[in-house]
Parts: sequence; structure tokens; C-alpha cells
Amino acid sequence: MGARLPEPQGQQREVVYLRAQGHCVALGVAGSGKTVMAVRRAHYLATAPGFGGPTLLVTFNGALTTYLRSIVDDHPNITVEQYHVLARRLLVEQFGVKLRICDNQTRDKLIALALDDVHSRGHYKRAASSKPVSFYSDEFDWLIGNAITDFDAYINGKIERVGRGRGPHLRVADRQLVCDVYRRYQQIRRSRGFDQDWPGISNELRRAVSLSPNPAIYRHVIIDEGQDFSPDMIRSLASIVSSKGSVTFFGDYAQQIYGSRMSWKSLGLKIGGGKVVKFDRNYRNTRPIAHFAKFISETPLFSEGIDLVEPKDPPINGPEPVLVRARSADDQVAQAARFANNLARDRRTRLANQRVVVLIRDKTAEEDLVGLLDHPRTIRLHKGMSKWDERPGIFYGPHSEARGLEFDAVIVPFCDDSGLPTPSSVDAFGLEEARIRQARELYVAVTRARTDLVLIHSSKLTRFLPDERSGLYFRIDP
Ligand SMILES: Nc1ncnc2c1ncn2[C@@H]1O[C@H](COP(=O)(O)OP(=O)(O)OP(=O)(O)O)[C@@H](O)[C@H]1O
Repeated sequence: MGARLPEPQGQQREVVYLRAQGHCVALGVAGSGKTVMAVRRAHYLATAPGFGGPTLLVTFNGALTTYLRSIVDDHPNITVEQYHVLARRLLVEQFGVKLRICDNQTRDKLIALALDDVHSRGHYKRAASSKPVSFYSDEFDWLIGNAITDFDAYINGKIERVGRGRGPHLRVADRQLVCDVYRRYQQIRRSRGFDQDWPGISNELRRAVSLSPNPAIYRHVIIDEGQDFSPDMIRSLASIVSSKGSVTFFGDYAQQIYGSRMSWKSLGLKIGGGKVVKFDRNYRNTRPIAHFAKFISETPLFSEGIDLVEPKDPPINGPEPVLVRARSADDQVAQAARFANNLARDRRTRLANQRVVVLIRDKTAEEDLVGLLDHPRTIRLHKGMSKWDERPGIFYGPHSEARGLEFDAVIVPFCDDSGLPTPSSVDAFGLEEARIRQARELYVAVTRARTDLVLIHSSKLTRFLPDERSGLYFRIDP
């Protein structure tokens, strides 16, 4: 199998060749081999004599799914799929349920309409009434992701709402408002002919499974980047596994950016003997990059309420991360392009054989960047990537699409304190939660780098990165 996949070592072996019945969890630091071992385990469970059988390898992120497909050997027993695509396919093919699903942009528009409707009734003058659509969308995702149907328990605070930091939680009247907007949104959505939205698809899958006399579709399910899945998604996956089969969950809560943090218990996985295997060795990053990432993970509240694995020092040394102070926002893009063009070449041979990524949030800046890249191969990272490109080149795209991936060099412009967390994130999640999410986004970005890491800012550096006294990087001023 996968000649390019490394041999499992230490704790990795424990998980790859673990018993093939029941639920198992492997939590690991960034770069600890979760993805490659998920692939190895898929192969083992699909082909092992006696208990091998149809095996699903599933993840949340589109680009990662494409990458996984590129490293899994073709085998009739192995399916690699992105969760939402899988859920819709199973609903149609296995359970005969065909749904018209509302895309996320339309969903936001319909939530805005529902909010206007509820406001126009004028009953509420609550803090939440001034919140943006993204706040409601996130709150709905949490309700759906935890399959909460008892709104009274939510309104009265009997259900613990994790994932909104420690700040003041919503008051009863605000939660009542959320539920009213939610119900109105559902009415409007149905009136427009949509049966469901994407976050709700796990609820549909579980419903279909509960009505089916024979719901076991896979013998084994392996979940990669499990921290991104809602409890309901995980339960839906556990429900399509045969009673003789297994669920293996690979995850890293330090990388959980989106959705709500889950309490470990709420996942609904029954782990035999309570055993969670921990991967603490980072095989990807050099020591200076791992130290830099560790600083970010020590941001206040970063690890609160999550199961964080303490990383061991990686053995490999390398260049220090570089912090560049640019002259302006435009200059940040120019510097990002300059570093990308340079780092795409091997230091010694100058051959253009490196894989570099520029992680950029803003669409306009992205267009400006592309105009400045001087490389025959520039590739945009996006959800719908159908083919994984293994060759050297300069990749660019949003932070969210780099999850699970790795590059020789990572370049992150716009590390200014004034812009992070973004005002829209603060509006949606509140300052504390927005800060936690921001720190995690930077942590994920930094840990994508094998050898080189460049961070750029033009005003005061973001508080989530180490300051100059830390000695954790090399500074370049214009
Ligand atoms: N046992 C091993 N020996 C050598 N290299 C390894 C080993 N395990 C993993 N690696 C390498 O380490 C790198 C990181 O592996 P992988 O992407 O699977 O980590 P991960 O835990 O999924 O990371 P992340 O969660 O940060 O995306 C890869 O280049 C992989 O080939």
C-alpha cells in the first residue's frame, strides 16, 4: 500500500492495528501523523482477513478529502468522502430520501428575513436583537449539531452551551429570541421549497437510520480531523456502522476553529476502558516552528475545556520563523509574494521544487497577490478541489482550506493586532470566543509549515504571536 506513507511508530502502531470492534479515539498534536495513520488504518480494516470489510474514511474539509484520495490506494472496500457529500449520497442511495438543500448563502439570507420578521413584531428589546446573522447562524449550528429539540431546556439554560467562551452567557430572553428566529427561519426555508440546510443533514441521516430496519452500511468508519465534526455528525456516523465493526476518531482539539467545542462525553463514542491514545510526537514541524506554535497554544483560554495533548520537542532543527514588518497593507501583499517567489526555490539548488502556501483571508488581497506571483504553477486552495496537486508550486487561499495539509513554507500576511480577531467574528461570537478561534486559526496556519514560516504585519503585531523579547523568531524590518 501507499509506498509514500511512513511506517507507524510507537503510539501510532497501537491505533493502526487496534482491535476492529467498538470505538477508539486517537488525539494528537499537529503533525503527529493522524492523517497518514487514518489512511493506514483504513487500509488495515478494509483488507484484514476475518474482520475486513467496507470501510469509510471521512473528513470535514473538501481540500483534505481530495488530498486523502490522492494517498489512499484504490481498493473496492475503501470509500473516502467529505461528510456532507456522504450524508446526502447515503440519504438518496440507501434510504431513498431526496432532499432539496438550502446552500449556506441562501441560508444566511433567509435567517436575515426571519430576524427582520421577528423584530418587526417588536416584542424584543434584548441584547441579541442587535446581533448579526452570523451570530444566529452559529447558534443554530450549535442547536442542530447537538440535536437539541427541547427548546425549553435550552431557553432555561438547563443545557450547557459550550463554545461561547467564559464570557456572559445569553440571558433567557435572548435565548427565547434565538428560538423564535430559528422557528421563523425554518418556516421561511420550507416555504421556499428547501427541506433542509447543510448543517441539518446529520439530523436527517440519523432520522433515516432510526427508521431503517438495516442501517449498517459500513463495517468500519474512520474520522479524520474529528474535532471539526458536531456530536450529531459523529453519532450519525456511529449509527451506520455494523455492530461487529468499529469507529476510529482522529482529532486535535487545539485545531478546532469552527463550530462549538464539544464536551468529550457528548460525542456519543463508547471508548472501551476509557482509553484514548495520544500522539505527542510532531513529525512535521522543525523545532523552531513547533516552539512558535506552542507559544500560540499558551494564549489565555486556548486550551480551556478541551483535551490538549502536550507535544514533545521535535528532533529536527531548522531556520527560525521570520517576522516581517511591512510598510502598509499593500506592502504586506507585496512582501508575501516576494517571500513566496523566493521560498518556492530550493535554498541550495535554486530549483523551483518547493511547495509554498500563502494564507490570506481577503479576496481582493488574494487577487493582488496572484498578480505578483512569479511561478509557473499557482494553485488556489478551495472547497471544491477535485484533484490533489502534489507537485511543487505556490498555493494560496483561505486558512480554512489549509487544515490537515502541509507545505514546505507557509506565509501568513495580515498579522496585525487591529484586524484580529476580525470585527465580524467579534460581532458573531463575542470578544472572548472570537479570540480563542483566532488563536486556533493562527495555530493551524503555523503548524502547516515543514521548514519555513513567514508572518507579516504593518502595524502593531497581533497579541496572539510572541513579541520580540521571546527570541522565537528572526525579525525583518523594511
Ligand atoms: N511514523 C512516522 N515516520 C515518519 N514520518 C511520519 C510518521 N508519521 C507521520 N509522519 C509525517 O509527518 C507529517 C504529518 O503527518 P500528518 O499530516 O498525518 O499529521 P496530522 O497529525 O494529521 O497533522 P495535522 O493535524 O496538523 O494536520 C507527514 O509528512 C507524515 O508523512
